[in-house]
Amino acid sequence: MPKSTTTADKPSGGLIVALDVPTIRDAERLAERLGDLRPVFKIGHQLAYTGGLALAEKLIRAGQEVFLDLKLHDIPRTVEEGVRSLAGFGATFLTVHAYPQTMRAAIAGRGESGLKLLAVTVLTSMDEEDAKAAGYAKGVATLVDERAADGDAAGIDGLVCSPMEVASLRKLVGQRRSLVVPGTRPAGAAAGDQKRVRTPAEAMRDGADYLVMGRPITGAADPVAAARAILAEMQAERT
Ligand SMILES: O=C(O)c1cc(=O)[nH]c(=O)n1[C@@H]1O[C@H](COP(=O)(O)O)[C@@H](O)[C@H]1O
Repeated sequence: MPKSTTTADKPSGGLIVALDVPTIRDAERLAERLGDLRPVFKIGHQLAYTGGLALAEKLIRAGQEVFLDLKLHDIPRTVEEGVRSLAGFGATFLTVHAYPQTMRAAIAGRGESGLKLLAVTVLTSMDEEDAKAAGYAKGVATLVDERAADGDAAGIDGLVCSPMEVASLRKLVGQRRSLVVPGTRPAGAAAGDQKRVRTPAEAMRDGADYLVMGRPITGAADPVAAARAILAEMQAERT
């Protein structure tokens, strides 16, 4: 039987820093500066194809937690074998898209390893119009709810959603699944291409476990101070 998260082994939550920067050297510098704050470091498409997996191994060897954000979606065999190839890598998290077939294949591929699988419901860069343009007649909120229910039924460890949907997904999955939330912005920060945006405090208040933050930290004049401010905002809602 493939391993499935129980409430007892649900990760504790915290800040995930997206290392979306142009070079490995830039990412290493950021990780060195932010390492003492013990965030999870997320390596996505920008770095993964230019040496990011080697950096991920290095960070893991140094005792840091790593999230491989590869957002897998393919035919089941390809997903299953892809996840199997990564199962022993030592990363904490890996993303797949929240399609039932894809999630089931990823869970089979992860086997008995401790790799936690996160399913991306609807990208935080999409609003109602974008969803319609992509062929989804249902509203975004319905689509997120349905994909989350599919993920829960499949036994996925966590769901990636926007801060707008945290409250409704927390009701849906209770404490069984981690809720991992990109698309938050501190008051006054630029949204960039994020469309379903709220503040870190609002997401935490609604029940987020992890916040994923890139540009407001990586693009700040002082990334350590920016990360500390986000952590303080998160902490204030937890106590
Ligand atoms: O899977 C993700 O992490 C993800 C899902 C999603 O729906 N939206 C989203 O922004 N992300 C990631 O979260 C990070 C957000 O970065 P910033 O917008 O710079 O804070 C990026 O690395 C995205 O790839």
